[in-house]
Amino acid sequence: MTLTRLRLRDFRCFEQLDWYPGERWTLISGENASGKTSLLEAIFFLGRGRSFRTARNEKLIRTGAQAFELVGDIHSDRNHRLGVRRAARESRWRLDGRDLRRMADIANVFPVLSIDTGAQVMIEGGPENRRRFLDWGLFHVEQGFMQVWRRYRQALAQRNGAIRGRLNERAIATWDQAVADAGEQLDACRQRQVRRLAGVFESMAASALGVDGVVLSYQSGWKEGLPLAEALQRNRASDIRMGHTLSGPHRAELQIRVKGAPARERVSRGQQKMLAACLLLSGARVFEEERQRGVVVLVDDLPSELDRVHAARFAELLATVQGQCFITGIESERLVSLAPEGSTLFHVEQGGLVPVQA
Ligand SMILES: Nc1ncnc2c1ncn2[C@@H]1O[C@H](COP(=O)(O)OP(=O)(O)OP(=O)(O)O)[C@@H](O)[C@H]1O
Repeated sequence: MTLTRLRLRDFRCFEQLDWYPGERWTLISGENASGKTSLLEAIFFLGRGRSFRTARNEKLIRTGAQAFELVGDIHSDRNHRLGVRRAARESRWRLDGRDLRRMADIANVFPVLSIDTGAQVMIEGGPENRRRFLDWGLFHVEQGFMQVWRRYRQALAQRNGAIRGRLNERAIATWDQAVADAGEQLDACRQRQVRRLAGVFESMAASALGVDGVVLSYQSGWKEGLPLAEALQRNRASDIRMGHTLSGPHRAELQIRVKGAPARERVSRGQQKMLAACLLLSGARVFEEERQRGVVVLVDDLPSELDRVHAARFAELLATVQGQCFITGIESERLVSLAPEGSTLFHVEQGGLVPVQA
C-alpha cells in the first residue's frame, strides 16, 4: 500500500501543498521548525483520525484559518482517494467521493504506524500505551476483534456504572457474566497477538541492542489460572470499595523484560528508544504477514538520541519492513547514509517541499 500523492491545506505551518512522495523510503530533511513533523502528522491523521502529538485536533488548523484539509491518493488493491476537512468542531471524511462515518473504515483503507519522538512511552509509559498497540494490531489482523472490544468496553462501563451508582452487590453481579464473556474473548485475542509478535520482536531487539534475554510476555489483568467470572466475583467487595472494576483485560500488561528485569529499569534511554521502535516495527511485520500488504511507517527524527551504530542497526531493521516509509531528520547527509539506495529525498523549506538528488 502506497501513499502516491498528498495534498494539504491550512495544516499546521503549511498553507498549501501538493506532494508526490517516493514509492519506498521517502526522506524528509529540514531545519528545526521547518515542518517535518507536521508532514508526518498529516499522514498519520489521514490513517488514524488523530495526531500523534496532541489530543486537540483544532491545534492542527493553521493559525488564522477556519479548517484544514488533507487529501491522500492511496494505491493498494485499487486506487483510493481519502480526504478529510476538519474545522474546530466538526470533521467530514470522504472516501472515493462518498461520506465516511466510522473511524474503523478509515483505518482499514490507510493503515499507518508512527515511530515518533514520543514512542518511548511504549517502554517507560503506562500499560495503556502497550494495550493500545496490541489492539491496533488486532483490529487489522482479526476480523471480529472490534466487536469483541466494543462489547467488553460496554459491559465494563455498565458494571462500573452500577458500582458508582452504589447499587447493591446483587445488582452489580448481574453484569459479571457479560464482562467475563467479552473479557475472556478479548484476552484470547490479545494472547494470540502476543504470540504473533513475540518471536519477531525478540529477535529484532536482540540484534538492535546486541543483547540476549529480551522477552515479551502478557499478563491478562487478573489472577493467573482463574476464570475471569470467578475473579470478578471474588473481588466484588474490593471493586465496590475502590469504585471500579479491578480485574479484566483493561488492567492487562504487555511486559518487556531484559535479562529478567523490566526494560525501563534495565536499559539506557537510547536503548529504550530502540526497544520501542522494535516493538512498533514488529507490529508492522505481523501486519504484513497476516494481511499480505504493507503498512505505512512514519519515523520522526530517526537519528536523534541514537549513535551511529544503533541508528544503522535501526535502519537495517526498518528495511526489513516491506511497506512505504517516511523518515525525517535535520541533516540530509545523515538520512541518506542510513537509507537504502533508490530512496527519495525532499527538503522542507518556506512551507514547501523541494526534491533533492539523494
Ligand atoms: N496551527 C499552527 N499554525 C501555524 N503554525 C504552526 C501551527 N502548529 C505549529 N506550527 C509551527 O509549525 C512549525 C513546524 O513545526 P514542526 O514541529 O513540524 O517542525 P519540525 O521541522 O519537525 O521541527 P523540529 O526539527 O524542531 O522537530 C513550527 O514553527 C510551529 O511553531
